[in-house]
Amino acid sequence: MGIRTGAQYIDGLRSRTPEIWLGGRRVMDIVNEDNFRQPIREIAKLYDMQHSPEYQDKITSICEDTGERVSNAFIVPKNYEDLMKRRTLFEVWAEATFGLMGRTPDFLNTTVTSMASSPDFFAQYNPQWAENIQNYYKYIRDNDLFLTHALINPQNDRSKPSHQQKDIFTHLGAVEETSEGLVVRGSKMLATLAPITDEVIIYSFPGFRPGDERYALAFAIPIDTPGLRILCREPAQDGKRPLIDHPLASRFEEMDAVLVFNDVVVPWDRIFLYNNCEAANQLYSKTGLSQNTHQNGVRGLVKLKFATQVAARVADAIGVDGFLNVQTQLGELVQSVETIRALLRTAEREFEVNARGEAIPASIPLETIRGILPKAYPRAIEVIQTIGAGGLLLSPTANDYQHPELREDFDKYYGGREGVSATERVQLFKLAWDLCGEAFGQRLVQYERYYSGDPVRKLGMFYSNFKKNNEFTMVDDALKGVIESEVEVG
Ligand SMILES: Cc1cc2nc3c(=O)[nH]c(=O)nc-3n(C[C@H](O)[C@H](O)[C@H](O)COP(=O)(O)OP(=O)(O)OC[C@H]3O[C@@H](n4cnc5c(N)ncnc54)[C@H](O)[C@@H]3O)c2cc1C
Repeated sequence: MGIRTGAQYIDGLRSRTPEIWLGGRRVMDIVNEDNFRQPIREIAKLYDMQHSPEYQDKITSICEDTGERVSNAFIVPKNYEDLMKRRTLFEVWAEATFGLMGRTPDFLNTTVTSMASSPDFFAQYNPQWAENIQNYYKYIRDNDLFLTHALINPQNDRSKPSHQQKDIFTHLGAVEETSEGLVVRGSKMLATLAPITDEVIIYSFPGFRPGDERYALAFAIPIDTPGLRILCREPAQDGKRPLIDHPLASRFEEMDAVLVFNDVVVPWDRIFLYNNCEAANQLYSKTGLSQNTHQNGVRGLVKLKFATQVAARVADAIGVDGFLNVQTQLGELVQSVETIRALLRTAEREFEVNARGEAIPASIPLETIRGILPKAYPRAIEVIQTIGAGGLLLSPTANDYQHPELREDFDKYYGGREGVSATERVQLFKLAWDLCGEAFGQRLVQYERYYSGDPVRKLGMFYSNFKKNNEFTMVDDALKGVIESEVEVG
């Protein structure tokens, strides 16, 4: 089939009824559910962009295997030009959603592409796993599917490994092998956008200890597989609030969910890893799984740029951007954006071609972005809150604003600096409040902190790896000079 349209994506959603729970009831018609209608539209628009003359050549390519047009997320980059094709897709889709939707289809499609380009890793443990991941890659590429993923065990007792939790099937684990497949039971989180995806892929961060074998799993199944239950969090919006009152929250909410597997049968041809702690611990570092940090970096840059522009426009609208304290805050945000932009460019320019001939962006600058964003984005939000101050809380609803008895007051008292009308200021402040005050905006902050794991442990790991590959010899050189001159003087 190759690239889908938005309508084909929506038809896919309509064709099945996964077990989705929201607000105490089962959702039977996801496409017409208030909470999901608009986010589905936003994803559909991305699929439509693949067919638009303006974007098609930028974000899709002809597949060498099939001759069909596929998303650039499915390219296995061989050189800088290929990397740029993929980056353009990340950028175009991030700009279409202002970076506010992190788990658009490109994210996991790139991830699976990277996994499938490492068949040797899987084959050393089980040749069937290598074949399975490669077939799965072709399947999602040729059908242009949208995946969610759930890597994390439910947050019960983090001081104990999976096999020591209260119930051995609290964390998702293998129950038994049958002729149809592997039966799995337990829970995983935090499957963003799960209700409106086609498939779910399960794998894990490293950290498996002896005794955890049954939890060492990687597989993918359709989102409506029997026994798979999707428990949505409380929505940040009800899907009925007017666009004019909540220009961002009403459109871009990504629902998050806990997945419960009630004896789900995973067909053997969908198993990529099982019952092997060593393989599960190595999966991340040995399969280029972390390649999705490139998508994270590009999208994060767009989101930070957007928040920076919102802060600047708020400051300008109320005439405070001539004050030094406001300028230093805005300057700080611009410098954060420029830092991320430079790091991305470095990562792309300093790409390496690995033993399999795959071009991969340099990991240190990408990991550095991963370390900076969890601080830079919350800071941008804090700056919007600080500059917008009390005014952020006082925006009237569109109904208030348009009421004939009130309109004169709004026009008189809600305008901004000379040249900024009340309508312009109120609209801007509503948008800013969605980003920095609403539950929607707070989730976006939490996303930036945690979307790819715990930033604290990630930074620790980053330093350990850095130390392994760097000898800090400048210190020796400096001391050597001192010792040599001592000897000469002596
Ligand atoms: C909005 C949002 C969307 C997300 N989307 C997805 C998704 O689509 N798919 C997915 O799989 N995941 C997703 N994640 C989950 C993300 O991967 C996890 O939140 C992240 O890995 C952190 O895990 P946790 O939330 O369980 O925190 P925990 O691991 O429980 O950590 C809680 C606190 O304890 C500390 N801590 C815990 N254990 C240790 C330790 N061993 N050593 C030191 N400190 C420790 C942490 O630093 C942290 O402060 C999402 C998260 C958010 C917030």
